[in-house]
Amino acid sequence: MTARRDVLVVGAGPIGLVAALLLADAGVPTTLVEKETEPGDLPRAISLQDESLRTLDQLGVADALKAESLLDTGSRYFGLGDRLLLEARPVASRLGHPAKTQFDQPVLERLLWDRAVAHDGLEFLRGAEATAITQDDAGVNVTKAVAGETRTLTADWLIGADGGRSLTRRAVGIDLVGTTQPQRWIVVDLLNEPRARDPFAEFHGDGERPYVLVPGIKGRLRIEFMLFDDEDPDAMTASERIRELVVPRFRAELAPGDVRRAVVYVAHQRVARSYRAGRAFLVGDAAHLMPPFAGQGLNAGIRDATNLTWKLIEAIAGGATERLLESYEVERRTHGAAMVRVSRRIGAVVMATHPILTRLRDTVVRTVSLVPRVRELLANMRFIAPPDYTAGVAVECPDVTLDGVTVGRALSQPVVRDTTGAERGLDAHLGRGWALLQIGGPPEAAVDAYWDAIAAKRLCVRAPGDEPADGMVAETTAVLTCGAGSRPVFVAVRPDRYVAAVFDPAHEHRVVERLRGFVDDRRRQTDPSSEITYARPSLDRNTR
Ligand SMILES: O=C(O)CCc1cccc(O)c1
Repeated sequence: MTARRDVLVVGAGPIGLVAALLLADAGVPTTLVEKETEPGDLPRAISLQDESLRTLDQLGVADALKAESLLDTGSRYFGLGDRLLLEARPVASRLGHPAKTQFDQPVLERLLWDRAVAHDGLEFLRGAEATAITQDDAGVNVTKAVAGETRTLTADWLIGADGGRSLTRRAVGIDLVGTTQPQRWIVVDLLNEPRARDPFAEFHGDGERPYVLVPGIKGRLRIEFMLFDDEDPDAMTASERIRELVVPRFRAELAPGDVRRAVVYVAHQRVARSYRAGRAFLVGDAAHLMPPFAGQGLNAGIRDATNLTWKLIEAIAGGATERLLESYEVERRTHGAAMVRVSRRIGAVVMATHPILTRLRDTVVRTVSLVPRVRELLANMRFIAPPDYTAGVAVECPDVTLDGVTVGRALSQPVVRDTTGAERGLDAHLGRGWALLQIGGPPEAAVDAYWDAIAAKRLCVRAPGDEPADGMVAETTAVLTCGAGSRPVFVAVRPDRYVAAVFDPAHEHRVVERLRGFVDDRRRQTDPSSEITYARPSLDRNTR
């Protein structure tokens, strides 16, 4: 007998693991198919943003990861003569986690993998290679091979988290559009770094051989060097050559065990023409490939998984309209493509070697930095813009505003005090699904039946100094409440912690009607009182 699961995830790299765990935690019968039998041990990605840590916190792995990471890092850009051109200091984040963290990918993969293995609600098929993928109106079929024996699994939905060479992407006929950089780089990951380094990624465009340094904790240090056209990759990764590159310029000694990996790569700057074909969705590197210079690749993938999974959970619960499913591409492809562009531009600035270009670059950066607004934008890395989902699942009410909250943007995560006096991040009070916050005004018996039907968690957020009663929390510093007046304002928060709407009672009907175009409460079949957004008896493991 063949059992049917709701979602099949192909690929248990970090993005596939995040997607599968988010689904399984919500009670969705999910199968994760991975050809390897152990988690990845290569330190590929190295930068994590606050928003990614927010998702990882929801999965219960953020604290353990933070203990192995260099938190709150900045970036320094150096020009000719190794003179500092620009310093982006660590910035304060609104999301309750450090804005930028240097982490170790194998540590993250191990944490997620172990959680996936232990998860009762997740069927994690290791050592199973997906070899064929088809779909029709009724569902998706993934053929997997284990030790030469093939079997076809069926599901309602498919998530292709199978990397840059994605079988899913090819099988469903989606192109990857863009180019590959002509420059090759060598990435050298070192251990046992003896020097304490400042918590900054350093970009050196010295007009000779551009290089990048990214420190970690526990003696980890990444150094990347650009290769010249006539340099042979094998010769450049030979241990003697690595030693010449590193010693004595970057450290006095290099023992064989100090080099964790040294490989040559070329960066792609490509985006899938579409993020969805029918019942199949692409996430992570299957959907976008970008140079590493903005530290965005893995973060874009975690955003994809966080964005897509709640929409699939709605689909499985029966409430998702076609527009909701389409909004995945509307929201994520736009931002993914923007991250590819900004990564390419930073790369072009760092990789310049022509004497005229490098001099011009340094002059332009110094000159524009004299303009306070530009300096502020550069120093806070605001050229790496966070997502804005106003073109997706968002309803704007121009007459209703709240200083600390913006529709289409991630909700801030202030520290709040609950009735017991405990102080925690707001996310701990929001649950897994939708939330309806009331900011300001007397507690209202809000409002439309819609919110209960979509199982929105209601919470009143009060100003610092207020005593929270049941169903309330009080901020420790005014963030969400800083513009609040005596009249109530409501904030509809999506399951991915993005703000869907800010409204007052007069606009509620309009907001509900518009949101119903994405999530139709009348078709939703979940238990609104349940913390689990979707729950159906899990599949009998023996029938698979
Ligand atoms: O965290 C950062 O800003 C640095 C990311 C980076 C840049 C260049 C190469 C690389 O491997 C990582």
